[in-house]
Amino acid sequence: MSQMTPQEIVHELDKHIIGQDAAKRAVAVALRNRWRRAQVAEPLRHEITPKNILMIGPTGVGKTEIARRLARLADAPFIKVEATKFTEVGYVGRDVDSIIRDLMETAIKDLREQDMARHKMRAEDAAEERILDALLPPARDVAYQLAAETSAKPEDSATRQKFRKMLREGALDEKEIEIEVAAMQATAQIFAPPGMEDLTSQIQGMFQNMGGGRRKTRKLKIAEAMKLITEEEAAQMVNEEDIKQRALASVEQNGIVFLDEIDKITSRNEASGGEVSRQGVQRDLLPLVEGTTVTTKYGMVNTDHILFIASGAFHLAKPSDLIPELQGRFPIRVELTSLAVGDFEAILTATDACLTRQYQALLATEGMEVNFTPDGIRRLAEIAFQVNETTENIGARRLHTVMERLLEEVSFDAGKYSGQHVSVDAAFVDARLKNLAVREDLVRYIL
Ligand SMILES: Nc1ncnc2c1ncn2[C@@H]1O[C@H](COP(=O)(O)OP(=O)(O)OP(=O)(O)O)[C@@H](O)[C@H]1O
Repeated sequence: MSQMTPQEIVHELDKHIIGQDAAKRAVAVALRNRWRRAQVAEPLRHEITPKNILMIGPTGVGKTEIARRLARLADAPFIKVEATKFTEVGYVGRDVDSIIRDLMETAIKDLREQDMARHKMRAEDAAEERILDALLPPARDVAYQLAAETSAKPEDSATRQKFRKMLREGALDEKEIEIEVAAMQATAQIFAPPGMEDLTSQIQGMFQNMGGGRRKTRKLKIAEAMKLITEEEAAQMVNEEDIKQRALASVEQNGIVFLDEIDKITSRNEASGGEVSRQGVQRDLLPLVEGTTVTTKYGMVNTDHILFIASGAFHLAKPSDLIPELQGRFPIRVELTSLAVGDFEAILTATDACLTRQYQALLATEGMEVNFTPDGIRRLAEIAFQVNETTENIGARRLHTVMERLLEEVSFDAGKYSGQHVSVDAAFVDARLKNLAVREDLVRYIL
């Protein structure tokens, strides 16, 4: 569990998200409260439930990003769900418990990846041996076979050592070998009747188990085989039962569910017709947020301490249009502001993985040096802002489309610019975007 103080958490979030201080503070406190709760003795600890957060703000201003970064900081299982998905016709009756099941899947996947990464070196060694066995079948490698008969761990024969060296140097990468690998598992897609998703996951699990253990000989390039077998070996080294237990604990104690578009399931904009009632969805969500037990294929998950962060623009509806029980479960309200030109400038240049740095790194791989001058950044930010104002305000997402358009030509002809220096200043930006930005008809399609 993260032991970071709220100040430290905000400091970390500042590296990725510009502004939105209130939201950062709220999530930082929520995270710290988990640690605080863990220090409280039972039985009081049991009574302390998370204070869920409602983020209010227009699209593309950092709501999801804050929640996602927080989860990453805390190494917490995270899932983003659109609340409206449960009102769609195709989802009639789809139970909201699937949120927790999906969260569990994410936790399992993350832990498995972490464990496999930990075993990577050992797995690579094992893969190397298997490939060497395929190249030099022990039966034919007389020296190896003799050694194997006399000692527990046979010494390498000279040939085997030579091949190992070549393998490590990549000299054999392109050579093809035939090697036995686990047969691909066909994943059966089963469509369950409403409310029966749990059964589906059990049936799917059964199919997967039935397919387990089957092997198949495949012809592969050594480089590919090495990758595949390393993964296979690493997968065998992880302890699935241990992962399951850790994932259950992690979801229950650290899980974060981000419920987007919560404003769209208020009854204020209730539509009639085939849709599932919005209030109905709120009622379905309530037990999850209040604390219930959900059956997953890995075991029962108690949702008492999962942190819920709901978000919405609340242009038409207000938080008070939510059913009272749900309002009470989201006591912390924070507003996120829309982004101004200055924010766009900072988003373009001041975060750890800001867009300008990304493009610089990408184009540097082609031997091109790109630099962005302050007046160039300013123009870009102004144009993005202006386009948001004249068409649809999609927040910082606009920077992606504008930036892509700006560098489209340079990106395409990168080979031509190799070894050159490209300076993106105001004139460069104007030359490529100015005319576009004033033509409203074009803007809608291009920027
Ligand atoms: N304040 C910000 N600082 C840095 N980057 C931002 C900021 N706001 C948005 N972005 C970037 O814009 C993109 C969209 O942001 P995000 O997903 O957080 O939107 P959102 O507010 O959750 O909107 P929606 O409710 O539509 O999902 C992300 O790539 C994010 O990195």
